[in-house]
Amino acid sequence: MKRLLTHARILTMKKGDSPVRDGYLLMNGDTIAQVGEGNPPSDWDEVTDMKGRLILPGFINTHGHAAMTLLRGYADDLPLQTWLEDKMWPIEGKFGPRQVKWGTSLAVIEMIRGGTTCFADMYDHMEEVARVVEETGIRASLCRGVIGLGNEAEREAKRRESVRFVRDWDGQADGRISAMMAPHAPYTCPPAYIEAIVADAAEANVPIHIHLSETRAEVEQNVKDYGLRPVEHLRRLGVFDRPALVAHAVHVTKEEIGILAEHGVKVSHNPGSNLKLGSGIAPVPTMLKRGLRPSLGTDSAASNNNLDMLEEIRLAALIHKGAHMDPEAVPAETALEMGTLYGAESLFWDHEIGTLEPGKKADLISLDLDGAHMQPPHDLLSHVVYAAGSADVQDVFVNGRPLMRNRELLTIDEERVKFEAKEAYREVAP
Ligand SMILES: CSC[C@H]1O[C@@H](n2cnc3c(O)ncnc32)[C@H](O)[C@@H]1O
Ligand SMILES: [Zn+2]
Repeated sequence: MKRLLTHARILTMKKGDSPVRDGYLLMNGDTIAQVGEGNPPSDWDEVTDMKGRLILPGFINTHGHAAMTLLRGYADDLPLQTWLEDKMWPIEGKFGPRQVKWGTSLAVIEMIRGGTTCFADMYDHMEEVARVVEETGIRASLCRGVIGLGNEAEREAKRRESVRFVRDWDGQADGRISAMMAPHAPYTCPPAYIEAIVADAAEANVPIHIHLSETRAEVEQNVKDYGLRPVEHLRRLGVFDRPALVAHAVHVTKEEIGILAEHGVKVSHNPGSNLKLGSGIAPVPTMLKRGLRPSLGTDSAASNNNLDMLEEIRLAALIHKGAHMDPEAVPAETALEMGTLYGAESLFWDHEIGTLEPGKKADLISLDLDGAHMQPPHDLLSHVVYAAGSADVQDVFVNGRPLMRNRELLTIDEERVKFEAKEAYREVAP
C-alpha cells in the first residue's frame, strides 16, 4: 500500500538535510519510499493533506519497565534502594501475566499518544509484553530482566527463561521486535551470573541491557563488595565485549566515560527518573564531548511518573544547561537527536529507524502546528524541543501502518485497557 502525505513540513533528522523541508513523504508498505519537495508523485493508494502539521521520526524510548504503569504514584519521593526494596519488589512479587499484559497495554497507549514509535522494555512475563507489541503495531526491544538475588535454582530458571524469550521473539512481529539479554544490575547479579548471561548473549548474538551507576550509594557498595567501581567491574566481566546498552550512567567519571566510549557502549539517559529518585544528573555534556551519543529513556511510570518522551527531550535540553551554567551544554538539536536517531543507535536499530529517509522503515509522527504555543512557526525544531506537548501529537505510523490518526487510536481499545488495568492493579493492591 502506498500512503502519501502532502503539504507537510518535514524534519528528517538526517545529517546534512536542511532543518525543515516543505513537501511530501511517500510510504510504500513498511518503508519510506520518497521524501521530497515540489510536486508529489501521482502513484498512490491513499493521500493525506498534512497542511499545518510537522512530520518527524517517531520518538525512541530506550529504557523502561512498561508494566509499572500500574504502580504510577504507588511510592513517590523515596531514594532508589528504599523505593525498590521496600515498595516495588514486594508488590511486583505479586504481579502475574495479567498485571504485565494490562500494565504494558496502558503504557503502549500512553507512548503512542505521546509520539513514541519504539521502546525498550526490561521486565518479567515478557511474552505478554511481546504479544501486546505484536497486536498494537508498535516497535520494541525487549528483554527479560533478571535479578540474581535468589537461590541457584531460581537464578538458572530465570536465565533459561531469558534465553528462551530471545529464541522465541527476536525478529518477530514483522521484525518490529528485537530482543536483548538483561542482567538487572551489578548490585542484583553476582559476577559469575553476569558472566553466564554474557555467554548466553554471545551465543544468541544479541546485545546486553543493564542498569549502571544510577546512584552514588550503588557505586560505593560495588567498591566495598568487589573492590571496583561498576564500569570497571562490568568491563572485566566481559559485558562491554558485547554490544551493550547501559541505563542511567549518572555516577561515571571522565575515565569511565572513556571506557564506555572505547567499547562503543550505548547509554540511555533518563533525566526525569534520575531527578525524581534524587539520583543525580548524568554527565551528558562530557559524554557528548567524548563521542558517546546518549539516547533517552523514561524509565518506569513509577519513577517518572509518565512515559512522555517530549518531556524527556526537553529535560535533556534544560537540566545540563542549568547544572553547568552553560546554555550550550545540550543544544535543542542534540536533545531531539537523543530522542530519535541516538535512540535508534542505542537499540542497534539505526539501519532501519531514527531518521526519515528513503529505504528506512516508515516510523514517523506528525505534530499539530496550529496551537498558540507553536506561534510564530519560524523555528520548528526549537518548538518541538521547548514548546510542544504530547497532546500536539496527531498521527503515528510504525512500519507504515497508522496506529493513531488525528489522535484516534486505531489498534488498541483504550477504554477496555483502562478498565482492565485498574482491575489488574486491584488484584495485587495491598
Ligand atoms: C526484573 S527487571 C525490572 C526491575 O527493575 C526495577 N526498576 C525499575 N526502575 C528501576 C531503576 O530506576 N533502577 C533499578 N531498577 C529499577 C523494577 O522495579 C523491576 O524490579
Ligand atoms: Zn530501569
